[in-house]
Amino acid sequence: MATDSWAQAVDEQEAAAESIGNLQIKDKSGENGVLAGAGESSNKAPKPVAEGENKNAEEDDSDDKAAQSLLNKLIRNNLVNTTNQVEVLQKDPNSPLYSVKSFEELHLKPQLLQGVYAMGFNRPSKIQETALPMMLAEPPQNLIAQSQSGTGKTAAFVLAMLSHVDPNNTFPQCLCVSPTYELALQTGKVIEQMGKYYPEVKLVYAIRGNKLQRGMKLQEQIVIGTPGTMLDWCSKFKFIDPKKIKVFVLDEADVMIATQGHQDQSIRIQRMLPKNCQMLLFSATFEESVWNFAQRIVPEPNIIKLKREEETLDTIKQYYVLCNSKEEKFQALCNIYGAITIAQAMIFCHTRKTAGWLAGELSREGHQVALLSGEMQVEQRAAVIERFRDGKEKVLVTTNVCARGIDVEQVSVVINFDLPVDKDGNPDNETYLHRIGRTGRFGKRGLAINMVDSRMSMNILNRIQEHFNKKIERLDTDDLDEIEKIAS
Ligand SMILES: Nc1ncnc2c1ncn2[C@@H]1O[C@H](COP(=O)(O)OP(=O)(O)OP(=O)(O)O)[C@@H](O)[C@H]1O
Repeated sequence: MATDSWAQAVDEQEAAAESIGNLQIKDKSGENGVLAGAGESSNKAPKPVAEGENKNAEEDDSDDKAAQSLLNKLIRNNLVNTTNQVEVLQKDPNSPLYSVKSFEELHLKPQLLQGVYAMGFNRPSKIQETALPMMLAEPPQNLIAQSQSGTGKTAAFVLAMLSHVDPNNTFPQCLCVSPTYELALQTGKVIEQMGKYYPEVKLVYAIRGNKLQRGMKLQEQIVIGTPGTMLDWCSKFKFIDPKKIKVFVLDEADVMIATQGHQDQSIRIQRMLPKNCQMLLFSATFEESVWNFAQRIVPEPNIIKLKREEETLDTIKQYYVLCNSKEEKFQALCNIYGAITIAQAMIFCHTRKTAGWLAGELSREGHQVALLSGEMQVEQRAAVIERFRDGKEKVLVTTNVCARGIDVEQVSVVINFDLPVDKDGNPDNETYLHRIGRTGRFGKRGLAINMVDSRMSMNILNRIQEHFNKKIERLDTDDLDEIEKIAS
């Protein structure tokens, strides 16, 4: 067997070289002052410039979180189903708890109900069932809500904002802060879609590249942006009168607090808002620091929590293939592709170099390949993910670092070209489960193929088997009949 060159701690090298620190698009021209209306195409949104000039390691980490969150949003094309029940803690435990099973029960404005149905939503998601009646109640209720990405939080608060604005008043009434421009833009797109039949409601992006004339007053009812610019627009430039704000949304609180300064800026915005302004905070995770921050932003909150759906290997067929080199691994991959029809696959490599090489070889074989690599800017990664999600490419080759935290539920075949190891070379069981596993009983059946090319990787595979107590069967990729069987 070949010696393990791949099992070096290349992850570290890649993480260090990550250019993801340049998360925000650096366009210093600043000339772009286009305002995007709710009914207009989002490509009219202004290009941002970096919010902080001197990025340090800590901020890189937060950018990484923001990038993960963005890529997850982009790769997903539907709701994450969950079997868990929501946990609710009401501000007033004696008041009745309403939950709805249909959007009709919410008595939405007809234009909004039309928008919701046009988005293909038939019924509220688990978190929306409880969160929506609370957010739409009169008088307005404050809310802290935590649930994993993809469970319908954004759609919920967008509906709340659109329901609360008065389109006859041409001044900002809802503020929504997001950790980065890209994330703000995603929320903006949801506002545009849901508000499609409500064109009187307008939206503007408070992000650094959007330069407005001094002294002007915004007419858009909804302002969405990053905390620094939002604060400037409320205080320094006075484009927004904070006293007229009815709804304040803080999205992705866990990502937000990872960036220095964002907490502070958000709190300063919150302090300028009237007492009766509805405060809403959303987060995918809820560690102590997020909770402390949430309590400072949201007084007298109702709290909704939805436990993350556990991932399982139960619905997954797992195999391993024995090889001697990366060339043999590639050949094995070609044999698999020759024998079974694979709609979409994600292939994980340990290093950027291997990923690049493999992507090249696969495309020479005629495959439509997408490559997600560490040196790409977040916007390039986003474009790759979107093309893959839309089926323009059938194979996505990526490295650990690049795809860390990305949910790949809809991909039916996952190939570990290199097994996941931590920086000490031990099996990374968590990453293995996250790459391969599926959630709950909704989880589709999946196929996972692990490439083993050394004694060390065999050892890692064995330890992964032991850890999950699930047998990984050997697959002989020279035997076409055998490969065909795995697809049945
Ligand atoms: N009630 C619903 N019915 C069907 N699909 C829905 C519903 N609510 C939201 N979705 C869709 O599910 C996906 C995830 O929703 P949403 O973005 O609101 O979740 P989220 O919890 O905010 O996750 P993230 O923070 O990653 O965006 C989106 O594609 C959205 O259009």
